[in-house]
Amino acid sequence: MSLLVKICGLTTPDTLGAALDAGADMVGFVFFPPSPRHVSLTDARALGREAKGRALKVALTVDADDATFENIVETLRPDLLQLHGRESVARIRDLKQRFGLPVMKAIPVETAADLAPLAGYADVCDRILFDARAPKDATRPGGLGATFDWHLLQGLKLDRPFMVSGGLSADNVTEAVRITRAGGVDVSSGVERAPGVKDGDMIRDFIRAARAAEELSVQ
Ligand SMILES: O=C(O)c1ccccc1N[C@@H]1O[C@H](COP(=O)(O)O)[C@@H](O)[C@H]1O
Repeated sequence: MSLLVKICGLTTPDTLGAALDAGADMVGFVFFPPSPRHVSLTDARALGREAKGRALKVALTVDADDATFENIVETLRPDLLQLHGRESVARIRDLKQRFGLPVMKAIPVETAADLAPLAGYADVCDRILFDARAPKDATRPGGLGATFDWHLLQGLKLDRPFMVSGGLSADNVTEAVRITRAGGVDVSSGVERAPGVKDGDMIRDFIRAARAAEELSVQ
């Protein structure tokens, strides 16, 4: 089966180019000011033009309001909204109606109990992203390079495509796909030299490793 590979938190033309040339299926742009990967609307417009038609453009937001979404949709023209906050099922239904875009909801995972809200989200979302739950005092709910226990997803029955993120790197992506059988993988910190500083070689290594794990995906 094919495996979707998403490189998230891209902020420069060079590293976006590295991800596109290496065959990323999705490229993610973070619209969350406390993040070291936050992009301005001006930069997002330029990066979005570069990515158009080569990979799906993903807009990552955290509990954003309607005005923020309107600006993002107008400038980036995203193919997918990644909701990484505490957005409710009702809020997601409203956003889908308002903007007509597919939605991927991030579900923070630490224990099996974190999977309880899944059914409600799966009903309304086009895709689910399982990410490591951030510590309570974290400055952001993701992009921290922390993994979770992938065995929690073993044998999961979900009638929606899902991806896995959280502390992935070229070294552990095969194991993550082998255990979870996810249909996609998403990385940010694992292809960076420092928080927010992407590295072209690490991006290429990650995509190569993910492609080699493709046959382990069952989605
Ligand atoms: O990247 C960020 O700064 C970020 C900020 C707020 C919410 C999510 C964020 N990143 C996403 O978190 C996961 C895991 O990232 P990592 O590989 O562990 O660094 C991924 O989807 C990032 O795009």
